[in-house]
Amino acid sequence: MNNSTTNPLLLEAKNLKQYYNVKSGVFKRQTKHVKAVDGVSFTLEKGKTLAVVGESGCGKSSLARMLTMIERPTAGELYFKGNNLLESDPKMDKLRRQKIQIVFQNPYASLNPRKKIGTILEEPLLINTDLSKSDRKAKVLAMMSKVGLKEEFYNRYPHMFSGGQRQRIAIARGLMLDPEIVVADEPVSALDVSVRAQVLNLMMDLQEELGLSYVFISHDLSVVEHIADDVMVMYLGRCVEQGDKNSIYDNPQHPYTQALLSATPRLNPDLRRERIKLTGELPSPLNPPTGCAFNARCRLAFEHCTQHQPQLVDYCQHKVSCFYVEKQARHAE
Ligand SMILES: Nc1ncnc2c1ncn2[C@@H]1O[C@H](COP(=O)(O)OP(=O)(O)OP(=O)(O)O)[C@@H](O)[C@H]1O
Repeated sequence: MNNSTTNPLLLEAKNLKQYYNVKSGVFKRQTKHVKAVDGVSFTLEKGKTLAVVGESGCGKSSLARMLTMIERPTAGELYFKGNNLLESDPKMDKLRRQKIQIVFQNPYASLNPRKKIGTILEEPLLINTDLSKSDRKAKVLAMMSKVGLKEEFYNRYPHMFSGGQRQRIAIARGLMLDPEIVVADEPVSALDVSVRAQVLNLMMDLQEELGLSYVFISHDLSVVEHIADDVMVMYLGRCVEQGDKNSIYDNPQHPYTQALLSATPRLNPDLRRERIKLTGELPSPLNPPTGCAFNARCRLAFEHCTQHQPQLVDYCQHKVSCFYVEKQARHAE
């Protein structure tokens, strides 16, 4: 976490979309779109953390896969230091492969159980650099030490480690090519509560030491409060509220953000919020509601919300997409 506000811009996403084709109907003859991400824009500065939050199915992992080029966006623009990442150019391939890395939620699944830790960490160097064998080993050992893994672990297999240690290995692997951006997809969600803080602290230390920027994906708002500079709240593929973390946590505007935050435990009783119960399920993205996607679960929805889709507008020092908020703002004028 870095409090400076004048850091250079590293990543810029404009109107990113990810639509999946899904066969539906009795004979699977109909093709429908799942709008997993439907027009998301944001910027990420050097040394900062953007947290992407929302319920399961809101499109967080689809966004992560686009940012790391595991999947190409259906539409939209993506720039790294002003370079168009979606251009087919060998220079862009190198940038894509090296400068933006991903760390997955489940280190049990993402580490090959048949390979030793040393081999797992060496692999990105072997594929992407022409370092000698001894230089590769030196770099692996240096990275192991940075993430708090002992040298003697070099020849051990993933199953010999605890969940927290495995996530340290996954983080080390993500850092082997000296990336500038790490997209961390629920990096601590699979860990015991007692280990979570250690891994989060490690990530924050590495951020400071290496000047990393994070896109930190999480459904857990108490974790996000700890690590984020900026927050983007997603609902059914769209961003409903976005901006500075403190502004959103201190003064959430969207009824969805308010409900999520009201369910977040806080130690200080003065900071506890009145519980707003979120009823109903996230609608199916195959049959999204008309109008605002949140309208059926929203305690403040009125007729207009069922017919029109709100856009993000600046309000209370951050952006929010909600007709009720717009109406309140007009009345206050
Ligand atoms: N390859 C795919 N084909 C079809 N639909 C998909 C595909 N990947 C994701 N989806 C759908 O897109 C929507 C968003 O999924 P995504 O995994 O991005 O959400 P999420 O917020 O990361 O949820 P979770 O935390 O459960 O992973 C979901 O409805 C999901 O079923």
